[in-house]
Amino acid sequence: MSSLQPTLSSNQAPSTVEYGGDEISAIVLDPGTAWIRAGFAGEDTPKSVIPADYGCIEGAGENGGRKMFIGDNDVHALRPGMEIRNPMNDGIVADWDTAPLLWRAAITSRLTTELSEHPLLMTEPSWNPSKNRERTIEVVFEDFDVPAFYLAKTGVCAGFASGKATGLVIDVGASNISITPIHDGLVLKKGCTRSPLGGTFLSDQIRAYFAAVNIPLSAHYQVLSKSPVEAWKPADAVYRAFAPGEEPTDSYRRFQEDRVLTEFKECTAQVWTGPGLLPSTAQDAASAMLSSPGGRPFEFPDGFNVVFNTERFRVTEGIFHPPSMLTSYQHHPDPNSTLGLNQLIHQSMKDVDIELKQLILNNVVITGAGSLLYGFTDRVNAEIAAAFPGPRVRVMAAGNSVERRYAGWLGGSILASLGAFHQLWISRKEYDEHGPNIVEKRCK
Ligand SMILES: Nc1ncnc2c1ncn2[C@@H]1O[C@H](COP(=O)(O)OP(=O)(O)OP(=O)(O)O)[C@@H](O)[C@H]1O
Repeated sequence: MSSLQPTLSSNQAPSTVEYGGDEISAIVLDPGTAWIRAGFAGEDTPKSVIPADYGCIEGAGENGGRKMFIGDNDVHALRPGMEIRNPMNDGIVADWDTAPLLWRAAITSRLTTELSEHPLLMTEPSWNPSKNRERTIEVVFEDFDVPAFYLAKTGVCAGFASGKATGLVIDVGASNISITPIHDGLVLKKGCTRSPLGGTFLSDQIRAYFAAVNIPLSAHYQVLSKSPVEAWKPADAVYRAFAPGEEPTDSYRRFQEDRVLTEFKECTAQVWTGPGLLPSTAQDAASAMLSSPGGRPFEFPDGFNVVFNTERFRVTEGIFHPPSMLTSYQHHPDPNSTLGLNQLIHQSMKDVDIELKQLILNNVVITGAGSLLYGFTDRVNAEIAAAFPGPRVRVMAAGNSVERRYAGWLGGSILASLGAFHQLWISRKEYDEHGPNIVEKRCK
């Protein structure tokens, strides 16, 4: 990969003493909005995956500070007064007091407590601003005391995970859908686009739909036992009762409901694969669907259950056609100014040099857990084929859901274990000499 060249020619490659040498495994950390993934370079899955959401009780910690609950077991445990928070906003760090604590926990819980012995490669979205990048390098050298560091673009890493140094990476995360054109291992910044139509948006759409048709959304912790009931009949369940002052917080309830919404996305929600847009009336959609398989059932934690027909397509259509989104809740994206997925691809390709366009369209890579929706890849294929007719458009999506969920991490793992990569590490000595701004010069 020709881009694996030191980009700051005045700097010598760090010596093996400075970055630990080839026998020390680097750590790869991919901090997302939903999940933080950490593992050793050269491995094919991250050993540690923890939620980016954490629990917090103000005043319950040492010296009256906050007490934090980090990791899958702790954040899901039922505790009165525990609020659920997340340090990310729009895919980048918003709360710098908390994000590094979560990163450290992701590493120390399953990998090693000796952060000072392992070089660290972290991923970042292409829109991460300079001040965040500099803050990141400060944290890792000054708080974590790592011997060497590199900040790699998530899109580039996801491309590498599919064996592509050139292509178009479509990443459906929790916060955003982002489009990143890459060429020879470098991001083509002009062509990067994104919309807030990721997994959180889809959860909000499903929640809004349930509210609109009076489907009661229960969470697992609320239900002590349940008996089977027929579709659309009220649940026959025993619900957990809470003594005054013992109730979970609203943010905990919502967090637990979101788990159920994710189950709905995994099992029931589906993307309309065309031809064309999902018909806007239920009747037209139903007749267009005659050629598609029938409905999909979904059972809520309390046993209430429904077979979803056209509605399972309706909730996802806003991703491709924002004017179709449900707007019956606060803080929804603007349906008229938000770019849908096909518009994002168009916009991105408009800004890519004409001679690279064909090469890039020949290597379209779909990644991110949000892309695991039924029908998603088929719809993207159809949209791209319609927008860019020609034989050389190729869309790739790993069939293995683990690869799709961890592509950013996996690409970082591949990158950091390449023989030539040691030239790219920023050593502590270089950081001490040049300060945090070195990240701008070295990590393009
Ligand atoms: N099978 C599935 N089908 C559809 N969506 C899914 C599925 N599994 C998980 N999701 C959704 O994917 C989202 C998380 O995706 P991912 O792990 O790629 O995000 P992230 O990298 O943590 O976030 P971001 O890229 O926004 O920083 C969540 O909203 C989750 O509900």
